[in-house]
Amino acid sequence: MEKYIQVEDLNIGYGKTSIANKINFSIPKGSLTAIVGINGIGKSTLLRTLSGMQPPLSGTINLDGKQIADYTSSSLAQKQAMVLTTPIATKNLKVAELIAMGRHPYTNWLGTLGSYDKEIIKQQLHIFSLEDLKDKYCFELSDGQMQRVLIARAMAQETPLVYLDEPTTHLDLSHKVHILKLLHRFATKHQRTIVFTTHEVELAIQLCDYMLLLDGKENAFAAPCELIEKGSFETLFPKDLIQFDARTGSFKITK
Ligand SMILES: Nc1ncnc2c1ncn2[C@@H]1O[C@H](COP(=O)(O)OP(=O)(O)OP(=O)(O)O)[C@@H](O)[C@H]1O
Repeated sequence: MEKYIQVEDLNIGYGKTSIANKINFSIPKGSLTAIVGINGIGKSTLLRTLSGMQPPLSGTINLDGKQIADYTSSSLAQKQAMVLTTPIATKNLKVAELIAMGRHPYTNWLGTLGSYDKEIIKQQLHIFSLEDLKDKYCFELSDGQMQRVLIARAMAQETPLVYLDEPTTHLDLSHKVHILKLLHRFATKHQRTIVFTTHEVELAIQLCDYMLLLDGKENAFAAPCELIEKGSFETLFPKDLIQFDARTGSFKITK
């Protein structure tokens, strides 16, 4: 297994305050990984730390054989794309224009799109079922449509690594499944390494290659079936409220 991202004894937080520590995992190239855990446990903080947006309190993050801190911001931009939950300031662009921004690392200073860039944009519009919306302004879109556009822009960037913070929050169940299946396809077919945070634990169990269960204690990391065998999901939520059924891989309300 080629280790693409290797995290050792990572401690994340703000200033002197540690949010989560003892985080250890290795992710191979071309895999889909979900980071799950209860509200406020540190999923977004971890994603921001992994991407180099904020420094770790201690520990190491190695990306493709090099410490993340040793990358320049421009070499990191060619290596990774990031989709955040924060609203973007560019909603007065049309859908196709926003997706075209994903090609900016490859265009000249005028942002002139070449035929390959245009082909990639067309492909993303098709893959994310956005063809009918391509000439709409982003401010005219629903939250779920906007979420798909932002993921399409990240994919248009064609970076080997993509981080997404809660990419399915605003989507209905069918679109959630559709997006996660697409992400899985990008990982397996195009060898993209994709890491995302989510509250969709049951969908992640079915669709991801690996999961990191941030729980403030063990922070278990493995393939979903391995985590089920180890009983790791049983302690993810308070047992008096929700219990995990290992047979079906789903959660049941405690009655
Ligand atoms: N900029 C910040 N400065 C200080 N503390 C912060 C900052 N951002 C987040 N925190 C704190 O860090 C902790 C983890 O927040 P984070 O957003 O990483 O959690 P999360 O697991 O992504 O939560 P959710 O599921 O609710 O999105 C929380 O206690 C939060 O209050």
